[in-house]
Amino acid sequence: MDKLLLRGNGPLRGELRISGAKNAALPCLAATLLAREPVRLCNIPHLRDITTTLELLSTLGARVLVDGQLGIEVDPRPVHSVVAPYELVKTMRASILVLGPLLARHGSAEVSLPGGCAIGSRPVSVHLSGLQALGAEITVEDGFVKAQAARLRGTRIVMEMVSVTGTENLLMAATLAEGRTILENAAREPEIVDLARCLSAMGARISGAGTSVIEIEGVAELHGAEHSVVPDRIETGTYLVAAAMTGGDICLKRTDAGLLESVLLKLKEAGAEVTTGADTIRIRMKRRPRAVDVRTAPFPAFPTDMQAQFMAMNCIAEGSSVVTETIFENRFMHVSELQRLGADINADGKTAVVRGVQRLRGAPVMATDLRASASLVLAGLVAEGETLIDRIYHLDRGYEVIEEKLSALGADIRRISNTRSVA
Ligand SMILES: CC(=O)N[C@H]1[C@@H](OP(=O)(O)OP(=O)(O)OC[C@H]2O[C@@H](n3ccc(=O)[nH]c3=O)[C@H](O)[C@@H]2O)O[C@H](CO)[C@@H](O)[C@@H]1O
Ligand SMILES: C=C(OP(=O)(O)O)C(=O)O
Repeated sequence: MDKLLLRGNGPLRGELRISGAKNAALPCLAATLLAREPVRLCNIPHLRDITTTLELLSTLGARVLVDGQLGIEVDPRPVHSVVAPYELVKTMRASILVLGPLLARHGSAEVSLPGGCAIGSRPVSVHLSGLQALGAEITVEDGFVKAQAARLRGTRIVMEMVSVTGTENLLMAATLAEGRTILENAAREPEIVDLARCLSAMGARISGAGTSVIEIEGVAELHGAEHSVVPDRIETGTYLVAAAMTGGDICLKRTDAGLLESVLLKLKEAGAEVTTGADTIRIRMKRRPRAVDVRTAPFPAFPTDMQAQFMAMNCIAEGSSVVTETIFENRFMHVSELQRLGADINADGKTAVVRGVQRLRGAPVMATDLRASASLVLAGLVAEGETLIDRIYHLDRGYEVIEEKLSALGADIRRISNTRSVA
């Protein structure tokens, strides 16, 4: 199992290209199952979750062609199976996203209940009740969601809670339903807008994506298309925090400041100078970060996927802060690991009080989920001495070549590969 070894060594400096968004690429890949022709996706990041999704699409029968560095063409015409098996689905939450497309396009689907980051119970009731409202018969048996419908029928659905992948699944399913579907209380994340753009390029008729009411006029079929996925706002935010924590000066390219306004506001509150261009963000930090309170909530509020990174920054900030996690009930697993590095954090329920310390000290720590892992990398960048992070397979789910990108900015970080599995 690979590990990361870091030594805190001062400010990050330089330029970096941001990858395409994992959480946009995954639904777009699932959406290819809806088409009658090949769909080409560009700006796809090299990540373990993407590889898993491509394996899943191949298992269903789709022909997957990886062209060049960042392009992937999926030909859904040879799809012959509607079963998404446990072995593939267990590692990745987003695999539930094939449910809506398979059902809408093939009339049935069997998808193992998904895994993913262990940050809470993460039910899929919003997905299932929405598909039922569209006319599907759904049962959950032997760990599989089994769904059937000759043709879905458009209807008005008020989602019981704001769910990102729930909105995406219903949006995809509704594109091929008969008549109009109105999704109310929809999630407004940029990745949903991106998915709607991809589906529209395939011939879907969608309005309102990015607002809480999305209208979809069902069509008989979707055709081939080409779509480039949005930049990864969470990767962007993670590198911005890295620069802020190390007192650095970096410029991120091929990103979009409009996707992470709440994060940029918090960085400015912490004392960073942030300058944005058409597809660039430059951050300069000339002081010790000021502690900032953070409260996670659905977009456009502060993202839960940036909570752990800001907690890491608050650990070395001037003053105290309160970090409140309102989305997931178990997303403070980084607290005990940050404490091993000398952080002063008191977590109780959904709130953590962080008192900034002058310095962290390196220690062996364990990654527990994707963004928790990122927070440990950030802490390792400023800790005195060596930080050794174990179980970084979580990190590989969501960050493309993180050690190469940070090294290019001057960080002392290297991957220690161990071919012997310690399971
Ligand atoms: C692949 C992907 O895009 N993952 C993102 C997506 O996850 P995901 O789509 O799984 O997250 P949701 O938006 O569905 O979850 C939000 C909250 O609603 C709850 N809930 C959700 C569905 C449901 O049927 N019942 C229910 O109770 C969840 O347990 C959670 O407490 O959005 C999260 C919230 O921004 C992000 O952290 C994840 O990175
Ligand atoms: C929680 C995340 O991923 P997933 O929903 O795929 O588990 C994430 O991207 O931070």
